[in-house]
Amino acid sequence: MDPRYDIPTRRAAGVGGGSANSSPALGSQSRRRKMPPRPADFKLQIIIIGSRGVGKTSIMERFTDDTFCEACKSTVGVDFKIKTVELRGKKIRLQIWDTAGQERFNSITSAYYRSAKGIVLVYDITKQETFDDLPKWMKMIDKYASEEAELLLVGNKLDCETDRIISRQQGERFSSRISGMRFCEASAKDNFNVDEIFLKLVDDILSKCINPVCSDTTDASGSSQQGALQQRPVSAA
Ligand SMILES: Nc1nc2c(ncn2[C@@H]2O[C@H](COP(=O)(O)OP(=O)(O)OP(=O)(O)O)[C@@H](O)[C@H]2O)c(=O)[nH]1
Repeated sequence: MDPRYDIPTRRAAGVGGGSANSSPALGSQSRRRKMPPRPADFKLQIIIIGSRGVGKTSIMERFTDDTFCEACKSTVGVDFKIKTVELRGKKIRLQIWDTAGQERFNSITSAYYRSAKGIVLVYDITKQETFDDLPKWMKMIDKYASEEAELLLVGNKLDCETDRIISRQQGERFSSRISGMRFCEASAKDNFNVDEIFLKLVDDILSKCINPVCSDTTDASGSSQQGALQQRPVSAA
């Protein structure tokens, strides 16, 4: 994997039996103030869309919590999780919106498209109808999302290779017809390509946004933001 996509893992505290700070012999160290965590340099929103049951929640939860649920409940409306990653020496706070695949929630979920800087469109490689639905999802993107949003098409459930209906070439062909859309196959179950989905998308967003000025956007709750991708002064508390 490209080392730029490394996600820092939390170091185990006090490894080796008892931390130095707790030793009475190191009293001055025990009084040393802990540095507050460095604030995020950027905040950005990513939305996951696609038909019912393709694995949107599973992809999000694999990425944010490294968990997988064999029998998840269908998402009602929208859900979200936060994860902070480091890329290109920047700390980026990702807000990931997981949307319901059922059409009856479209009026709710469409409100979240506008503020997304990245859109992950998912289908299930074992279910033809989820691939056939892609043009319908593209219409939603065209109607509600920002034109600047980075797009990534994901064929999920790669672990079910024996039940595959949609070939990799079909996925590639679909994405190649849409300007700027990237493509990959993944498995939330096997944790294959899941980090890469988000890190590649964030890397593309950063390339686009660090140089040119990002336009101001308003988030789904209606509050105004100074660009969905905000750069905060590194020294800010
Ligand atoms: N084998 C396999 N099953 C998966 C994978 N990802 C998700 N699933 C299963 O597919 C089912 C649906 O997953 P969800 O993550 O709830 O799908 P969703 O797209 O969020 O569904 P909605 O909320 O209804 O739109 C669950 O039973 C998951 O365990 C995967 O990579 N491989």
